[in-house]
Parts: sequence; C-alpha cells; structure tokens
Amino acid sequence: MNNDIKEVLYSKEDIKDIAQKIGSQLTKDYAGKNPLVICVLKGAFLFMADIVREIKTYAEIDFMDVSSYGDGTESTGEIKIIKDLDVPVEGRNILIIEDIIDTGRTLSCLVDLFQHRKVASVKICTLLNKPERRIKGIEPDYVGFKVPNEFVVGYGLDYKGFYRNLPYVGVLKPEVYENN
Ligand SMILES: O=P(O)(O)OC[C@H]1O[C@H](OP(=O)(O)OP(=O)(O)O)[C@H](O)[C@@H]1O
Ligand SMILES: Nc1nc2[nH]cnc2c(=O)[nH]1
Repeated sequence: MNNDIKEVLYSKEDIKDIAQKIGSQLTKDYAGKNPLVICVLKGAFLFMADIVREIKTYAEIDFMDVSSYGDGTESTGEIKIIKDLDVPVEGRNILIIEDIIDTGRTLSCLVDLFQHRKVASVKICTLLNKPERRIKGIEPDYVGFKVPNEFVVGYGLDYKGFYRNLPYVGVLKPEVYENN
C-alpha cells in the first residue's frame, strides 16, 4: 500500500502537532459552551478521534454520514443523509469536524441544515483545505493544512474505499489511477 504513494504531504508527526495546536485553541474557544462536536463520516473518523482528545473541556460528540447526490463523477450540490444525529441541535454550539473541504458543497449543505435547525452557532474544523476547487462560499474556522489541487489519500481519506488506514496524507502515483 505504501508503494502506491508518490509523495507524503503531511506525516503522522505533522498531523499530531497540528491536532494539538487546534485542540488547545478549541479548548479556549469552547470553554463553558458545551459544544456538540460532529464527525462527518467516513473520512473524518481519524481526525475526529485525535482532535476530541485534545479538547480539554466539556464536549459532546456525535456522528453524521452524508453522501452527495450525483452521477458518480460530479455531485449536484445536494446531500443525502445516510445517518443523522442522535440528539436535537436547536440552541446548541455546533463544531463540524471534516477531513477535507474541496468544492465546499458538502459543508454548504450541512451548514444550511444546521441553521434551519436553529443552532446557536456552527463552526467548521477541517484537517485539509483545498481552496482552489471551491465553488461554494464556505470558509473553515479551524484549518490544519492547505493542500494543492491534487487528489489526496490517507488518514481517513480514500481512493475507491482504500488508503483510509494510512497514518499520513499523501498523493497517489498516477499509475494507480491508470490501472483502476
Ligand atoms: O467539499 P466537497 O467537494 O463537498 O468534498 C468534501 C467531502 O468529500 C469527502 O467525502 P466523501 O463524499 O468522499 O465521503 P467519505 O468521507 O465517506 O469518503 C470529504 O470527507 C468531505 O465530506
Ligand atoms: N480522498 C479524497 N477525497 C476527497 N473528496 C474531496 N476531495 C478529496 C481528495 O482530495 N481526496
């Protein structure tokens, strides 16, 4: 599996350091606010696990699984909720945890959904931000790293269901796409 990687962009250590930095900022920002921290499955599962352990104040956690409608190559900009939250969100301070923001479609839909559900606040924390591809006006509040306009895998991010278990973020060799 490691042989399929052309370049490591962010190592396990880089990710650990940034999760600690963001976590200590979140600890300050959310002290006394009892946030509901929401993991957007599946890609964010590792970042969620690392980030919540760095939030040293009261926080509840929950999970949502969403997928975008579309023909498989381009989404239509709408999302389908595969698994909704277990708790009501009205009046809550929501912190969404994502692995990556690319076009911004997924988060744009989620933010609209939470505003419709009358939350007190909604903020976004993402490990990776790919601003070059943005088509929706979504800006994350907490960002690990800015990534170039390349398809990245690892640390939760997949290609055809694989590579999520890599402990780092990297770029696949072109022949991996060509052979699939
Ligand atoms: O900004 P966007 O263009 O909407 O892309 C970002 C979304 O794409 C990925 O999810 P994906 O749909 O691949 O599902 P997964 O997390 O289950 O892999 C990622 O986890 C984000 O949720
Ligand atoms: N694995 C992966 N999923 C994505 N979803 C949106 N952008 C990306 C990306 O660069 N890699």
